Amino acid sequence: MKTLIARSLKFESGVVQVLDQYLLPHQQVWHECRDVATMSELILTLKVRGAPLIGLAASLLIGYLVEQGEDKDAIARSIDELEATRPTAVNLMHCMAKLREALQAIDWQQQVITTAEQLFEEDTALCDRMANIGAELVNAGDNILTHCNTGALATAGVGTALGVIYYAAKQHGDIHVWVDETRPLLQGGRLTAFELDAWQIPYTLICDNMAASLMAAGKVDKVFVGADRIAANGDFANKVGTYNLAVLAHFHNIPFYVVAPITTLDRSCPNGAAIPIEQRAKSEVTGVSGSFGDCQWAPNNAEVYNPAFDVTPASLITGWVLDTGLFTGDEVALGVFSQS
Ligand SMILES: CSC[C@H]1O[C@H](OP(=O)(O)O)[C@H](O)[C@@H]1O
Repeated sequence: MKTLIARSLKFESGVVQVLDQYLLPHQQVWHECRDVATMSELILTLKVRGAPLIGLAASLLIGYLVEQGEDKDAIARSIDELEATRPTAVNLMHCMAKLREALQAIDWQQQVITTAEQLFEEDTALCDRMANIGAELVNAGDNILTHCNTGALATAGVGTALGVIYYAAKQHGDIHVWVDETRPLLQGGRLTAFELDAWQIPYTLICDNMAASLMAAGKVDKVFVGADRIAANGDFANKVGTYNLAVLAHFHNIPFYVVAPITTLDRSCPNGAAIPIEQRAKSEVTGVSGSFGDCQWAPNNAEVYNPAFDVTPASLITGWVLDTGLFTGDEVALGVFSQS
């Protein structure tokens, strides 16, 4: 496979390497990955995370295993195992489906490797197109609220929603960003803050429960978020807390945009109720562990509800920014996402 370099994922020196996003922002540690078990652990523990990036990391590993001489049946099993790691982000399923198609070719080894490379390079272009389309929606001086992390760390390019913010800031210069810390794993407070620092874009970090009062005070002009899966009717799943923001934005008449590549659209999923929502460990809510400390604040016997995502209905969305264009509620209601 060719050398492929992105902010948190690369194929270099003949091996897949991932930046450990669980240790950011205070430690930048790269891990080499040579097998399915290691990649599965990296994805399950969100060392590798972000809907597009999960699919790309898994794809590069499959390409690596083909180069290492694994046989066709072993590759098929590896694809199945990686696809089963996290159920909500459909980009992973999209990438694995493309690799399964390549596996049917006579020259399947070369086709799988080429497909893995193309998926990676395609994502860079998808991000660029989303960022350009979305930046047109931003005005000079806007205060934009965003949730979780949707930047270069989560893609092979500049990101989805955060890519829009990056391009808008380059165009207008005076954009300010309200960054939801995004409980429980703090992707906003750790990763989006890290990326905005690197891009020198002014931001203010807030707890998730502060968005409502900011909107009531007229301090939020627009909301841009990413997506893990968009259903055919325009409902979408994204990091838990996104639905909160959509309801609040609707109440306060604030434009609410979802930004995602076409690889996040699942035409086979009729609506948000059909999107599988990943349930995660109790320990993520009862305390913290790892690079940002080790402490448990909740009682040992606390019952915990920890869905990694929630679903926002299409009725609350102002516009869908895909790499293929900006789509309105009327277009989505007419089934634009159902057509191939
Ligand atoms: C462009 S990343 C899309 C999406 O993925 C994130 O989830 P996670 O951090 O659990 O991988 C978050 O929902 C982002 O909006």
